[in-house]
Amino acid sequence: MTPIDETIAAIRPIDAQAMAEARAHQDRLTKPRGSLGVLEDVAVRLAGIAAVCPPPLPTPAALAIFAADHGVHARGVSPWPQEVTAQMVANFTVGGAVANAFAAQVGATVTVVDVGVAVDLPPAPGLISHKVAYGTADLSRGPAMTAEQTRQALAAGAGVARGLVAAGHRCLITGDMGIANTTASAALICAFTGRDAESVTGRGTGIDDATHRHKIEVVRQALPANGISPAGAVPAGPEEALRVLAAVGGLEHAAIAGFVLGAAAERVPVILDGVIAGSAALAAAALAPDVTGYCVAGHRSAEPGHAAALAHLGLRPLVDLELRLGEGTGGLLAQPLVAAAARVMHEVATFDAAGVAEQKA
Ligand SMILES: Cc1cc2ncn([C@H]3O[C@H](COP(=O)(O)O)[C@@H](O)[C@H]3O)c2cc1C
Ligand SMILES: O=C(O)c1cccnc1
Repeated sequence: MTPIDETIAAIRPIDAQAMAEARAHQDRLTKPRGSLGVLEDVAVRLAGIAAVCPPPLPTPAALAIFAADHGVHARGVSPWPQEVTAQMVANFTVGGAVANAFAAQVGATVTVVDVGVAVDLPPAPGLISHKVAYGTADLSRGPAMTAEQTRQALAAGAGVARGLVAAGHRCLITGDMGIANTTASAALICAFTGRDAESVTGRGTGIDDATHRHKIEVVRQALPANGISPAGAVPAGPEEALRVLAAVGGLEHAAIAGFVLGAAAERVPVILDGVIAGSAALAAAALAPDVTGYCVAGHRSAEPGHAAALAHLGLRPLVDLELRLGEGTGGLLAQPLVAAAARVMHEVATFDAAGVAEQKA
């Protein structure tokens, strides 16, 4: 078995017994039933993830930012030069990015992983090299990656997840950096949800109307160029999922999919960031359907494809602040909410223990 197959084989469904216990415990706590809304569902799911009630607190938390470049950048789909990917990697390693500020705010560590930046990067603190290639090929003209590259990136992501858990982290957060990666994300979302290019392709870092129309066209071309039916047909089975991921994904998408699979294999929650993570999670779920139980949607980004991806996965985002940055920023902001949901299960008194009268029938 290849490393990624081993990770997939280790994934079990989240635990129904622990979730039933968690639901019953919620109802005994000194609050009206259901009054914590979605946070009660989060707490129940955390119990299912860890297969124990109450669930462990999701701390310490670790953000992993997967960085890579994209051949489709040459099609003029992003207003930013490709060099910004490598420059932002350097920025992450010296603590200068928004993700660093948010990570400091919530007490998360930051690991940066080069899975496919187009240039060689000098060693830096917190930077791991798992470089699979110097960027991808242009997904609008043929496969972005080979099957082998895709497997290597998946394995790199899974390895990072499993390493962070081995180092004691109890919550993983996805991050990305890759100029033009919202184009690959839109193509993945089209392929995995059957939605059309127009409805899922957004403005990424900020493009004008003409560039947006062009970007939609590029995404539309990507499917037939790779033998993927234009709309409505969703890939069936892991082999086809791998082929689609290789065809229209990016190296960071594959690594994030592997990271999500690795978290699930370790029974640790993984908080998804924005549209890049959402599209990668579609691939992960197509490879191993049980993985969605381990995913918490940190936020909903302003990219239209993100809502489509989350709806397909059946995940409800915790935060909606019109963020459109990536890097893990939206996932980081959600981490204290996930931690608060778990803490309730440990620290809030039951009606019996506190001597508080219960609701009359
Ligand atoms: C300075 C800067 C910092 C970023 N941090 C995340 N992204 C985000 O924007 C990029 C995707 O948008 P598009 O597809 O339009 O290129 C990705 O690198 C993503 O991580 C950034 C982009 C820029 C320019
Ligand atoms: O949804 C995201 O995470 C996002 C949106 C725009 C640009 N980069 C990332």
